[in-house]
Amino acid sequence: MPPAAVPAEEPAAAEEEEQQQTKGLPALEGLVVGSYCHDVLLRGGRVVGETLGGAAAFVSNVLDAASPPEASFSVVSKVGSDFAYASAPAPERHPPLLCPAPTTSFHARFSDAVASAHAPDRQLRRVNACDPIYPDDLPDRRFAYGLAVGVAGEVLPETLERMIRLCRAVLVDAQALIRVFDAEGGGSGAAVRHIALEGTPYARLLERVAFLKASSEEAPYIGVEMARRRCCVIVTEGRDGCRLYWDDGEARVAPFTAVQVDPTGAGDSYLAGFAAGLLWGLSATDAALIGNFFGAAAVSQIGVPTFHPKMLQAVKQILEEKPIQRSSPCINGTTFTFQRSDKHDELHTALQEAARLMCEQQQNDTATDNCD
Ligand SMILES: Nc1ncnc2c1ncn2[C@@H]1O[C@H](COP(=O)(O)OP(=O)(O)OP(=O)(O)O)[C@@H](O)[C@H]1O
Ligand SMILES: O[C@H]1[C@H](O)[C@@H](O)[C@H](O)[C@@H](O)[C@H]1O
Repeated sequence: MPPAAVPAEEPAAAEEEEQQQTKGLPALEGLVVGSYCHDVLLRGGRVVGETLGGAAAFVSNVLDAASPPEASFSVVSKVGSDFAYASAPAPERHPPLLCPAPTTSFHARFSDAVASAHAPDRQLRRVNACDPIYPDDLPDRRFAYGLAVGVAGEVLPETLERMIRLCRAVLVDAQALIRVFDAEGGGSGAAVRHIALEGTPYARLLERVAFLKASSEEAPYIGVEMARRRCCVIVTEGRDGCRLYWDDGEARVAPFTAVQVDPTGAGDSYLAGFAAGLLWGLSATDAALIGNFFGAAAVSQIGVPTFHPKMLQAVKQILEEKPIQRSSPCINGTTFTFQRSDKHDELHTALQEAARLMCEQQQNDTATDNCD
């Protein structure tokens, strides 16, 4: 596998020049590209929730909560004048660009059947689509890492290519690349389908991507065996945790217990938790534990989750502890360590305790709601 995020097709001189330019960077600044959206949740034809959504919202929420203190990030996102959540914490801290088109919105129809970890638990329809994010919308400076996290095709191939040029390591959510939207049908929006990654203009960029994350539903469309030869592939498996595949190895990473109330945003929160783990200096397999932790946190609440300060304090304390980790140069260098560390199980056990605090918070919140 080529060193992550080194543009394989760039001439050496240009690469050197880019590395020179990155020297003056704030050490760990990230670039998040993908839009905020409106989510409407329906069950049995009834609206059961209307919330802020979009990967930008879920990702910012986790990066703000779990990144090391020296890390920062910018968000490039687009919404219309109808955007209903401008004063929610994520958009307020990381404001979107305003467009003439309406805010992207999705209707998610949940079935009452018990979903397996690998089968779709909801049918998504895109009701409105905001403008794509163009290469010129990105800031003209270098970043330590980038997250390409589109929900409705807004991360164009040329935008991803520019991200790769600007960022030392790019992490991509497959949903940004393989979603297509069938013709609008009578006001109910366009059905979301997947297409094979290999047939898209994104495929040629894979070698210059560090990590590609797909859900188990999306995995067949990216072709894990093909993709792992080009970059590290992560397949998330809902309540079963996740698997990592790199060119000559793979690992399964155990999940955390959660009481699922809304699966929306689990994948986004996972990817941001994973990135935060890398920022703390963990190997990819250890960082996947942080991904699983925040994926579990996301499903425990409707919409963008609020993290209990006690739970966050516990997670930060765990990540600050010296004996775990820090063998890899991670996002600050040009290569990644993939293997689990000898502290992996210890890290899982410690996080399990923090996950327990999360469940307790959920139970308390339910009790309070019931008293209202
Ligand atoms: N019910 C659950 N219990 C515990 N952890 C979960 C659960 N569901 C999801 N997770 C965590 O979140 C991660 C991402 O979930 P999932 O594989 O469902 O992603 P996804 O389908 O992309 O999610 P979405 O499209 O809803 O954002 C999983 O790898 C797991 O770590
Ligand atoms: O797959 C989902 C879906 O598109 C939701 O509408 C959105 O809120 C999430 O960010 C995304 O991950």
